[in-house]
Amino acid sequence: MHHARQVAQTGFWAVARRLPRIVREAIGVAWATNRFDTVASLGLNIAAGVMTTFGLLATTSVLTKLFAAGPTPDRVRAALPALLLAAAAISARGGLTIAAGWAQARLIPQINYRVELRMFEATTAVDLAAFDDAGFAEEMDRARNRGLREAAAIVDGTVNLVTGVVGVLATAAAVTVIQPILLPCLLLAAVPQATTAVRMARRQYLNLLGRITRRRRMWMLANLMANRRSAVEVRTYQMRAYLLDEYRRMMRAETRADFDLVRAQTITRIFGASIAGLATFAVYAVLGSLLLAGWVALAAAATALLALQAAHASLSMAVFATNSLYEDALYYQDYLDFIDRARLRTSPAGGRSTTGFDTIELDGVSLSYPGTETPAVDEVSLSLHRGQVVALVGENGSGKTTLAKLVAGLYRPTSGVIRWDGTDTAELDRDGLAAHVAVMSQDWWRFPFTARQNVLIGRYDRAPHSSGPSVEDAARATAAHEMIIDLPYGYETLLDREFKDGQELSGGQWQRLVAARSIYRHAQLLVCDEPSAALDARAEHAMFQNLRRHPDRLVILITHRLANVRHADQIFVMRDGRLIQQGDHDQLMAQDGLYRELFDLQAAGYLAGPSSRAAAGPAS
Ligand SMILES: Nc1ncnc2c1ncn2[C@@H]1O[C@H](COP(=O)(O)OP(=O)(O)OP(=O)(O)O)[C@@H](O)[C@H]1O
Repeated sequence: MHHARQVAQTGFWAVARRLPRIVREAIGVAWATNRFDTVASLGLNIAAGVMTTFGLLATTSVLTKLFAAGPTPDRVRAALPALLLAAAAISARGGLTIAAGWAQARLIPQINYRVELRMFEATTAVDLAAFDDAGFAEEMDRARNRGLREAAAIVDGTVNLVTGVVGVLATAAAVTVIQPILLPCLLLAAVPQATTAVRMARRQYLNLLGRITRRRRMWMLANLMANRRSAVEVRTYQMRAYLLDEYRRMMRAETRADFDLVRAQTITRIFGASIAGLATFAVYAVLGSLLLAGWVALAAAATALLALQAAHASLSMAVFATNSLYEDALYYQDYLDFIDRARLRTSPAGGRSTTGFDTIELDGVSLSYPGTETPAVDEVSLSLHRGQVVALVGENGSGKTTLAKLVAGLYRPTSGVIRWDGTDTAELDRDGLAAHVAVMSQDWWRFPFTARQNVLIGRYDRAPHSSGPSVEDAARATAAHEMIIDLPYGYETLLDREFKDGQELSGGQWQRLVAARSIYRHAQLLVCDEPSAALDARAEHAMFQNLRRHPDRLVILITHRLANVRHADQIFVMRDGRLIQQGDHDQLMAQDGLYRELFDLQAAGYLAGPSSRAAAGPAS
């Protein structure tokens, strides 16, 4: 609301003072997008304005000749050259306006394209940690939903403003030649319109800002109610009435806010329109008095009326453009602010290049998520070596995933250092480091691509003969190959039922495919976060066969199925973000600690024979 208060305090003159900056910004955007179309949009409109002045002056000349004394044929003949001149000026103006409109219409899609690209260049480069920050997400929504379109809107508004102002100036020039006293009247008529427009824009902006949280909630609810992925749970938990009631409640509040806005704007509009009407009436009264006093000839007065009408149209255009420019610039500022904020949340490119690692060392590494008091990872120090398979174990929420993400470079530690062969990873080139890392994430995304693309995107830019498994070999390694060739179009099957001929995979089938992708990536560090959570016993066996020791690779395994970590070189046990035990399976089983407790609990489940089942009673 800090931003909103600032907007509320912006008066008419502050808006006017802001205009040059907005116009400069808009021309900058247009210029950077396409110079030719920018010059054409503005230049042709200015030329059209000059033609308006010529046309009006030629019209005065025509009327003067027609209203002169003498026989009508003579008067018409005398008026003919001026008439031809007026016709030529009006035709030229028409042609120039059409050409300017063409250039302006060409500019818009080019600007949209450029701005959207800039937005998604920013959202894809920003550090993962930014997405944990609620403020960032809200700014991103605002920039995406509205700000994104406003670059084109401010360019459009600027061209319209220039066109309107040039039109007013052109008619003002003609009016000055006819009768200078009419000029201040013309300007006076403009003030009420401008004030109304600015007030309305400011109100609307304030109103929207106050509603943004509710709107986000509605958008989220709307998504839950009309989404294939949530459809199952909405039905099984009979959430329909709950969601609809919540939506109705939000809608009622939204509608009330809409009504308030519309009422306030209508009052402003009535007030503004009345004053504008009075001002126009005053201008006509002045013109009539001048005519009666004999200060203006009838021909000049007639042209002045035409000029006033033309000026009114141009003025409306300029005021409307000012209105939308002021409003659009506010939203566009959201977009610019977001781009700036995203830049601040993006680690700089560059840094030392890396060919990978032999040893990764963590030295007192901690990480606190934004807005949380307790660190998710707390002062962890450990060493990892290429060629090893290590495991992170611990209860839910103990910090395993966070620690793995830190090692993978997805998060930067809040304190402490992570070193690759002695070099602080903060000094290494971000993309260079990421190239050596593959993460089989716990919350993977179902990319709506074909099966082949889903594996290939693991390293889509891999050179044809470089080392690493083929797509098929990677799929075989994770028990995904057979499943893929059974699909209707094999590897070319599109994996999204929302598209024609798309197919749906089961959770376990997806997990095999995701695993194939990270194997295909062929990286030195492979992080597997619950890689077998959705797998059947055979697929799980195949998967762990494949995650065995390999001299070129460090595997970090996170799993709650402790049978799978028995053969790990090192097992790190975490609790509340801290590393509480480490060693291999035998060493940890020899200690009386959390690992042995968790392992024994699971083992008991498998080893339970008929006698223990009987002892547990009929419910088991
Ligand atoms: N993006 C986030 N923003 C804020 N807090 C988070 C975020 N991700 C995790 N946390 C918190 O950090 C702590 C550690 O979470 P983490 O996911 O690392 O645990 P985990 O050991 O992998 O758990 P699990 O076994 O359930 O996967 C938890 O208290 C969790 O609530």
